[in-house]
Amino acid sequence: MEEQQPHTQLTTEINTDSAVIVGDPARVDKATEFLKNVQEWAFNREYKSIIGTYRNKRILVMSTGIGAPSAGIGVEELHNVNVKNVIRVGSAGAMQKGIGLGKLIIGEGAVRDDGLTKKYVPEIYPAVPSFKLMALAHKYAPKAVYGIIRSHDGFYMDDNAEQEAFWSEKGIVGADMESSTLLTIGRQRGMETLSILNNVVLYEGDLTTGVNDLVNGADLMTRGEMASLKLAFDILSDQSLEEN
Ligand SMILES: O=P(O)(O)O[C@H]1O[C@H](CO)[C@@H](O)[C@H]1O
Ligand SMILES: O=c1cc[nH]c(=O)[nH]1
Repeated sequence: MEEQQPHTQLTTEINTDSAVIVGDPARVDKATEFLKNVQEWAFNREYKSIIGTYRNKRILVMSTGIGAPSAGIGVEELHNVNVKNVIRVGSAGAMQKGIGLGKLIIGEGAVRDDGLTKKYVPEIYPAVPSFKLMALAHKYAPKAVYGIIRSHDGFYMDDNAEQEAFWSEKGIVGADMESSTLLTIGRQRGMETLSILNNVVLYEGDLTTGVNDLVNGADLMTRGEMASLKLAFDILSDQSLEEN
C-alpha cells in the first residue's frame, strides 16, 4: 500500500497531472465554485486539498499556507505524486503605481528573496515560469500585468519599506511570498509552473487594510481572486497541454 505524503496526505490516487496551489485554505473552498464532482481529499496542517473537474479536466486544488518552507514542501509532495503542471493562485501587493486592486499580476520571473531556494540552487539561478503555461496565460488574460515579481519572507522587518522601494525602482511589478519557491523547485523537479497573483494592496498602500479587505470579501479583491482561479483552470484544462 502506498504511504500518504507526510504533510499533504496526497497519494498517486489523486490521479491527475495538474494542480492549483493557493496560500489560504479558504481559497480552496472558493475554487469549488468552478469545479464539478468535487471530492474533499485531505486537510492536514495548512494543506487543504480537493479534487474536481473543470471542462472535464481533473484538477487538484491545495493550499500551502504562508511562505517558502511550507510552499516548498507542498511542491515536493506534489511532485512525489506525479503532478506535472502547477499554477499558484495567490494574492500580492503591487510594486508599481497604477496597478489597481483586483488586477491580475502574472510573474514572468521572480526575484528569489526567500530563504529556502538558495538551499537548492545558488541565487544566480533564475526563477522562471513555464513557457507553455505563460503562452496560455496570454491567450486567456492578455490584459493582465506581466512582469517580474519578488517573493519575500516577511512584512515586518525594520527595512521593509526601503527594500520595497529598491525593488520597485528596478521595475518589479508585484510581491508575494511563494512564487519563487514554486518556480525554482518546480523547475528543478521538471514541472511546468506559473504564478498568477491578485493585487490586494496598492503600491505604497496600507498592507493591513488590503489584506483585511481580502479576508472580508471586499468586492474588487474577491473579483480578482475568482478571476485568478478561473484563469488557472482555463490554462490547466487547455487542450494543448494534453497533446504533449
Ligand atoms: O494569498 P496568498 O496565496 O496566501 O499569498 C499572499 O498572502 C500571504 C500574505 O498575506 C502570503 O502567502 C502571500 O504570498
Ligand atoms: O503586499 C502584499 C500583499 C500580499 N502579499 C504580499 O506578499 N505582499
